[in-house]
Amino acid sequence: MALAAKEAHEREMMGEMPQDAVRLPHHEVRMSVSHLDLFYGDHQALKNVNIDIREREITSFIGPSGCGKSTLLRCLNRMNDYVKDCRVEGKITLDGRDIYHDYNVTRLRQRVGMVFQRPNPFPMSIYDNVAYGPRGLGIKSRSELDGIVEESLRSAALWDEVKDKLKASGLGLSGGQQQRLCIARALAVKPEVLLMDEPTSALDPVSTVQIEQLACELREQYSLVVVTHNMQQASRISDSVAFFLLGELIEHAPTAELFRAPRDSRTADYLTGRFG
Ligand SMILES: Nc1ncnc2c1ncn2[C@@H]1O[C@H](COP(=O)(O)OP(=O)(O)OP(=O)(O)O)[C@@H](O)[C@H]1O
Repeated sequence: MALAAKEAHEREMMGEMPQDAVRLPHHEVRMSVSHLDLFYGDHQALKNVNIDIREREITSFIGPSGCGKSTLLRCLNRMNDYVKDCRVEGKITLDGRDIYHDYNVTRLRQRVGMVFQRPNPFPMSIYDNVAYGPRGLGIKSRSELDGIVEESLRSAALWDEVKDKLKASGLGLSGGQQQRLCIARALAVKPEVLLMDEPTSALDPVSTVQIEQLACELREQYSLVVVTHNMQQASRISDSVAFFLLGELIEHAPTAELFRAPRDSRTADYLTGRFG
């Protein structure tokens, strides 16, 4: 983030400035979802969803439990391919190309990474966790891997805490550090989009703030899509927020607009705690 924007964002995070005062102009569309229907067997979990994900922005998905947020997130890198009896209709594009027809799934997941709710480091060293993806892509040179590991851990704001113990197990880190290790692991294959499914719900408040700050820094380079149940978090970190209900996208708007003046009464009801 440019310095002025970063300072403005920090002031906004501290409540000194309304969010719309620091919003940057809309960026290019990176992923586009059109007329998406998703069925688990007979149950329709997503209904005619249309949404654009823009580069270098954080898009948050909010809504009551079971409304389809994680299902849509998982569609964006075809995680639902593994789910038995799951059927997807409609179209999702990444840079204009159909993710189901124009990409093989490995290439897609290299470009669209995922961070899960519970930190899930592999049972191996910190170094090997981060080097895992690049090695899978065929990178063998030790010096190249060293560079990628350091750069990824720096980007995930973890390098200073682990640089002297890269051979130690990733499982020996704290929960917040493990989540940042998982972010470093995702960044190591140089994705363009990072999907985060409730990335702080298993973390303490200090680690939560660290991950939120990290997300805001990563926005400089990546498109982030974050599923969250935490309304304050959505308002603190997002450029735009999408509200879902019973599988439908009810409203997608710039963050300040959605929280201050939602267009749909169902969004307003949810935000004021009238249901969900
Ligand atoms: N693997 C699955 N098989 C069958 N049904 C599923 C599966 N995953 C999700 N569902 C159903 O699809 C609907 C949407 O679920 P999803 O997990 O996407 O909602 P969500 O909004 O992310 O919920 P939460 O906030 O509780 O995580 C729910 O009715 C859920 O029961």
